[in-house]
Amino acid sequence: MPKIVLSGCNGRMGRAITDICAAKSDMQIVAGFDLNAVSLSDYPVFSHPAEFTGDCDVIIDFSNAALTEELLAFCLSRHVPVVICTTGHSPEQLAQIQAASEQIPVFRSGNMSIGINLLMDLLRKCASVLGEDYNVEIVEAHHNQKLDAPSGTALMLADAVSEALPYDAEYVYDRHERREKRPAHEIGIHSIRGGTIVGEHSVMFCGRDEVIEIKHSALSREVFAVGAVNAAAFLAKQTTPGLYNMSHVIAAQ
Ligand SMILES: NC(=O)C1=CN([C@@H]2O[C@H](COP(=O)(O)OP(=O)(O)OC[C@H]3O[C@@H](n4cnc5c(N)ncnc54)[C@H](OP(=O)(O)O)[C@@H]3O)[C@@H](O)[C@H]2O)C=CC1
Ligand SMILES: O=C(O)C1=N[C@H](C(=O)O)C[C@H](O)C1
Repeated sequence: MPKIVLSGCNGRMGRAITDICAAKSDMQIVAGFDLNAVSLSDYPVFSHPAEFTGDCDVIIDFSNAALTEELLAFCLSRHVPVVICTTGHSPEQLAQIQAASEQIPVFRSGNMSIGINLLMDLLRKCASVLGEDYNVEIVEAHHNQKLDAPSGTALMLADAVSEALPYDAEYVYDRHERREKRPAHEIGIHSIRGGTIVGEHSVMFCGRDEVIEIKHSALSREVFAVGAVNAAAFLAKQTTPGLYNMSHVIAAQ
């Protein structure tokens, strides 16, 4: 049974994962990391990874990008695989994740649902067929407590489209000061924040006289929590360092 350490354990996703693991007999959370080191469940909570000296097989991280460097240092020193679900990383933090994956198994995905990962294949297909003739715009909507924008998922979707386009796309997040026609080679990415929206992503391919819109709605956080627990079970078994994502987990199922 994999022993999990849950980073960001007292947050919205941390609590969703704690509930899922409590109902499973083949997963055990042995400790949590959180800014506020209060134990809300039956495992101890530490405010810094280095304070944890017990055994663990895998870490699941749903905290904040500010913890990434410290978390990776812990994972590297203990040689523990890590499932990074946190979003909002800087280019430097992404480089640290890449460097860590050369020494230990690291999983990273901005969205742990099967649906979004299936949708990425559809987007690659659309982009390769529609090419230059269709403008790509991405709209994401989330709850009013979300700290980062655009969402990690929106960036992941833009990357999937971009990989399949016949040109180098520029990501544009704000056009409010623009006084010019839309250049062809850009992907517009737009963020809505309000209420308790769990996560909505829509990708529009806008052509002459038609629009193709591919949309995903997450209806509860459980969909991300189940994906993260499956990814942790997968990663705990990996012995080869590397950067893994949902496509590897889906292929292994
Ligand atoms: N990949 C995916 O499928 C998904 C990714 N996410 C991402 O996961 C992250 C967490 O989301 P969510 O649970 O909604 O957020 P929350 O703010 O509810 O939870 C984050 C938790 O981590 C704690 N925390 C913040 N900074 C640190 C730190 N430096 N060290 C340790 N703990 C810290 C927070 O404490 P405090 O409240 O005191 O700040 C909080 O308890 C976000 O980046 C979000 O975008 C979310 C859903 C799905
Ligand atoms: O913060 C959230 O809530 C979510 N974050 C992820 C993201 O940034 O894409 C995934 C999901 O949409 C929920």
